[in-house]
Amino acid sequence: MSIRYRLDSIQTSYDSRTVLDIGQLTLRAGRLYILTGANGAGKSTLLSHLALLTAPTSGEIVFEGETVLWSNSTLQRQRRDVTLVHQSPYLFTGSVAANVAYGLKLRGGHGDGLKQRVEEALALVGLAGFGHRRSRELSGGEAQRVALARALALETKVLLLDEPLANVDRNTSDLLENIISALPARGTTVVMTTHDPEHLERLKGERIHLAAGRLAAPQSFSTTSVEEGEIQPCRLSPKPATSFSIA
Ligand SMILES: Nc1ncnc2c1ncn2[C@@H]1O[C@H](COP(=O)(O)OP(=O)(O)OP(=O)(O)O)[C@@H](O)[C@H]1O
Repeated sequence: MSIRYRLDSIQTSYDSRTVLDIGQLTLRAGRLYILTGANGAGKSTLLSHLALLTAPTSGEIVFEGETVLWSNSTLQRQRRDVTLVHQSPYLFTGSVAANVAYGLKLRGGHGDGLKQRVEEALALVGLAGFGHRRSRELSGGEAQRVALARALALETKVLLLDEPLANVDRNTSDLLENIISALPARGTTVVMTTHDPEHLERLKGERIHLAAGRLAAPQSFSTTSVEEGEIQPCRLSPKPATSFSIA
């Protein structure tokens, strides 16, 4: 599998306090990575770097074989391959369908093809028929699913999910877990954060654990060994992948 990211000697500081300090980390295509760590461990900071939204204070990120230079001319192109879904995603005023269509339109989507892609993405997250609903009238869990549909519709090479399962009920969580688990088989690199040990057990993924900004061996899974460099797979129970297509 090809390499999506290489992080080399990444340090990030705020007011001279170092909050992220990663020697080397490689993330590959078609893998699901589960990012864990206590509050303040640096997970969101790392996601923001991987989304190419913020630059580390020092160090190098190579994305798809190309060093990230943090200059507008190349960043815009590189960012098109990455989608970040925040824990409290922002939905625009208007319909659910307009929200899901937003990024697709920016990328030139239009007409029946666009409409079909929006409907398929909504169906994927269990919200078929929700297209006409007003985004402001959605529950928190529904809004989260719409944000995920918006991201899935883009079919980017990388999907970064900040606590995607935090505000949803068990049925929805099962549904979203199935979707997330199936993405790597399509070549997508998924990095998701969670604080919930149950998600860790159910999802088939490789764990990245941060402690005070550094890669560390997770405390609750003694079988997992995380080294600088390549992340070692931890023993998580496999889950049958759901096949789906939004192409
Ligand atoms: N813009 C900022 N200015 C100053 N400090 C910041 C800023 N953003 C993050 N930090 C600090 O960096 C550290 C890492 O924060 P980060 O949000 O990455 O942690 P996290 O692991 O995502 O935490 P949580 O699980 O609570 O979301 C924290 O100590 C935080 O206070």
